[in-house]
Amino acid sequence: MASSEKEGAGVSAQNRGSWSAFLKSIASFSGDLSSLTAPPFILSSTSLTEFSSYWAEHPSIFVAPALEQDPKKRALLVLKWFLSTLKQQYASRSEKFGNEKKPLNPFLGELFIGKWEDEAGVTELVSEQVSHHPPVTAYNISNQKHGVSLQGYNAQKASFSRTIYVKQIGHAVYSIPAFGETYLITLPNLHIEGLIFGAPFIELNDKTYITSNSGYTAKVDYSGKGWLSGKKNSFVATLYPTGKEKEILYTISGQWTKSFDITEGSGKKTGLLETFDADKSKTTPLQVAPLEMQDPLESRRAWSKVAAGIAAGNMDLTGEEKTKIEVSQREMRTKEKEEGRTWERRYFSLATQDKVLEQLGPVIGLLPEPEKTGGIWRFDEAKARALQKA
Ligand SMILES: CC(C)CCC[C@@H](C)[C@H]1CC[C@H]2[C@@H]3CC=C4C[C@@H](O)CC[C@]4(C)[C@H]3CC[C@]12C
Repeated sequence: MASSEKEGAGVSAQNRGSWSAFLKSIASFSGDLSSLTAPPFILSSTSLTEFSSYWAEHPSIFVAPALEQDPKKRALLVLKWFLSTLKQQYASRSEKFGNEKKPLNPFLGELFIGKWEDEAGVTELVSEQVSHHPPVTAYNISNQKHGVSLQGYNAQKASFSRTIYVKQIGHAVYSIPAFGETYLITLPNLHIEGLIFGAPFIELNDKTYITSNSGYTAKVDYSGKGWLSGKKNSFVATLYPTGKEKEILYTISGQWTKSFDITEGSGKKTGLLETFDADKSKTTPLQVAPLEMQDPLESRRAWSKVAAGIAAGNMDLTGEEKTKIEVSQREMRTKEKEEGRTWERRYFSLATQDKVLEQLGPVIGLLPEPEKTGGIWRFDEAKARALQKA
């Protein structure tokens, strides 16, 4: 952490003024999160394109469904994997709470590429910023050995009342072609807690769903300071045959930051199958090429000077380097317009129709909102193959 702040210690005396000015500005803010101007000490040097990697930091849990023969248990393993990613996605940047920062707003075409190598084999990640207005990140994660892949895209819509509320727009699709299975996954809405203390962290809201063409649906109900347990980051998830919400096959409940119990049936603790400890489950580090080997569009390389500015607490340098990126992006857009073309996405293409969304979307009330994400983005195998040959 390149911050002079102690984790969770709140705002230091020298930053108190800028923080309260920031809080006041939130109260009257409307619009896009990327245009929110936050004080320097709350800026992160990590770009949102990197966040796609949170989906597979436990590669063995990610591929586990492919090794299960029973479709019902496969659906349970997909749910378990999804729940196991929450801690990485929403709390890993503020381990002791109160250390969430404002990520870098990716430029169009920005890439984040990496792989995990462990007992699950090789799991590969490509993440690409496919839209800048509105900001949309798309990703594909695949493990060839086990024949599992995940793809998706997401955007955020913010609203402000007392604190920052974030609605996630987009979805993810998990597939196991060997079983002909596709799982459609929705993304949780969230809000920021601890802002007035200068110690921001995320709490999840509402519900999300995972539904599959094998006939199972999971519902996850998030409740901060849980109404059952009184603890933060609580949830209750149930898995049932699609359309039969009352016929609960499995229940998972607990805290996504700590541990949760996987039980049979409606979860009266009788049929405890497993307790998953999110605190103790080890993650596999993502491998990313060294900066000098990276493509100029790769996130860490492209933002390296900005990151150095932030690390040094040098806001003039940070600003100058950010402006350089913005100016060159603007010039590219102007040139494209003049030449009557658009920026060619490297790994993703727009889909006009999408079978998965058409089939599974209605089951869980997921509407494609192409106007909010610049269209429906899908991983383009042909593009990826051509790149591999080149
Ligand atoms: C911390 C305060 C002061 C500034 C607000 C920063 C906002 C822009 C940050 C804080 C937490 C961030 C979210 C944290 C985790 C995820 C999950 C990931 O899969 C998609 C992006 C998403 C949804 C982030 C979007 C941007 C976000 C909402």
